[in-house]
Amino acid sequence: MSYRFDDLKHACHGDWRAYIEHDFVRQLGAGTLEAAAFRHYLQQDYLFLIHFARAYALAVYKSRNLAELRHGFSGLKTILDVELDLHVDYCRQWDITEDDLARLPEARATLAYTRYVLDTGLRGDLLDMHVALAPCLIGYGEIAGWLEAQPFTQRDGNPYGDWIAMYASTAFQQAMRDEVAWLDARLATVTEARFEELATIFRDATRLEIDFWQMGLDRSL
Ligand SMILES: Cc1ncc(CN)c(N)n1
Repeated sequence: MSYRFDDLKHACHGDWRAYIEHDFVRQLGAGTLEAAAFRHYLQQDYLFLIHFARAYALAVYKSRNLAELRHGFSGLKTILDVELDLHVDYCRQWDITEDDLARLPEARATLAYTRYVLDTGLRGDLLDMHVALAPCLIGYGEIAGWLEAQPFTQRDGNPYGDWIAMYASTAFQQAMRDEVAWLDARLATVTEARFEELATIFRDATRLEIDFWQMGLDRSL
């Protein structure tokens, strides 16, 4: 049997849908999410992105050839130059300064998710690492596409419209497609036992994404 990225999603279908269609996402699309919940999420997401940039740097370190180095480096550049730059600008629009961001306490959901991914990368190989990172990059790209297709999504005057647009952007969608193609090529040669290990990592990372949305809704630390 030859596996593809889609097989990881099918292996945890219920969790994947719960992540993509979470109430936080629906309320973002409808423009009805409470501003305080979004601010809380936005602040924690800054901490999340810092650790995710570290995780991509680890993927660069774990590379064994030039193609893998380039792939890891382009993921790191997407986080630093596309997402974190936009994120800091976006925080400013919400009156959150870089000083505020530097002093934030880290929520348990942020700690759990980011350290899980870093630990998976440290003890595993490059494929384990990329599978742990996949719900982040591929999930948000898919969420932006899903929201764009929903009738409840408010297109005009949505306070979260810029956020959706960032993940629907050509740069982000291209990064998502590149990651899917990279995973498709690697998964094509794994054994059934190895696929099961990878599906466990993917499911755990997806469950931690669900907790991250819930942390935003609950405004929990
Ligand atoms: C929690 C989380 N997951 C994913 C992404 C998209 N890189 C994000 N910004 N934040």
